[in-house]
Amino acid sequence: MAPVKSPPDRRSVHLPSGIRAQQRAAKATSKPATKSASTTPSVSLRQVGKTYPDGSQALIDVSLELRKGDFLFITGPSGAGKSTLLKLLYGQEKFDSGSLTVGGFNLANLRGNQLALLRRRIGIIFQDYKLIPRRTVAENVAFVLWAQGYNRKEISRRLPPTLKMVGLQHKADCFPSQLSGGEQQRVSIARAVVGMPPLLLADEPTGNLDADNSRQVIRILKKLNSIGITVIVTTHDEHLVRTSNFPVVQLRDGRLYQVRS
Ligand SMILES: Nc1ncnc2c1ncn2[C@@H]1O[C@H](COP(=O)(O)OP(=O)(O)OP(=O)(O)O)[C@@H](O)[C@H]1O
Repeated sequence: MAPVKSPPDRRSVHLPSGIRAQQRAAKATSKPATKSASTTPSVSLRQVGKTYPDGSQALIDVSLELRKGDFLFITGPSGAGKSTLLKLLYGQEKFDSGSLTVGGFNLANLRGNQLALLRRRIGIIFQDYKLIPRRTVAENVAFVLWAQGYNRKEISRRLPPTLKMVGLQHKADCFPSQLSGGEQQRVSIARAVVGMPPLLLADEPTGNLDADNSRQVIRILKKLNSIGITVIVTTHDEHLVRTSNFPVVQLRDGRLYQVRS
């Protein structure tokens, strides 16, 4: 992929053309944008409980509802249950009590093809990026599309605008070890959204980043949210939460409390 002449503009976020098309269609057909763009619950937890086999009670009676297009911060101290909550949403862990639906999928006993289908509709970002070290930036992002059965032409079409969206088109042929932490996290965002998932889960996405890179990551997440992607972000970073006006809930000892609606 050809390098660009100028460095990416840190203040603007470019959107892939597929996402822009979705955005145009949404504008043409929908009412004025509100925080809750739809009345259909995107994520619904009712009195969910989770205890690990060793007896750790990670979640107790957690109820939460998000609609399509919502943005939610989940804060809370270490061990409060934040990662466990996200793991339940993408079916990595099972819950013991209550009910849980994500994008119309009932997570109770979801497995096999149904679980795979659900996961195709969720983008996930981790604190430690989880990039494949021996693959380039472009290959790391393309891997998702390849695994979903897209052909080479479609992968080539989707890749450049997605890398541009995170300001990394000039790093397409670099390996993760050649990138800064902030750049690696932006690769992982590109990987999470290249398949256009309606739901994006970010588990401490700024946990390893300095203030500048953290703001940049949050700016990209907000931009993705502004085009209708439901976004859930767990974070320890109180400053990041204070400087935004999105809803905030807090987990403490497995229980969920509303902080700001
Ligand atoms: N696989 C596991 N087996 C047993 N207990 C676990 C497991 N994963 C998490 N726990 C326990 O569940 C509780 C919640 O953990 P979780 O990782 O969800 O917290 P967290 O809020 O994400 O913490 P951190 O901010 O440190 O990542 C903790 O008491 C933890 O020890």
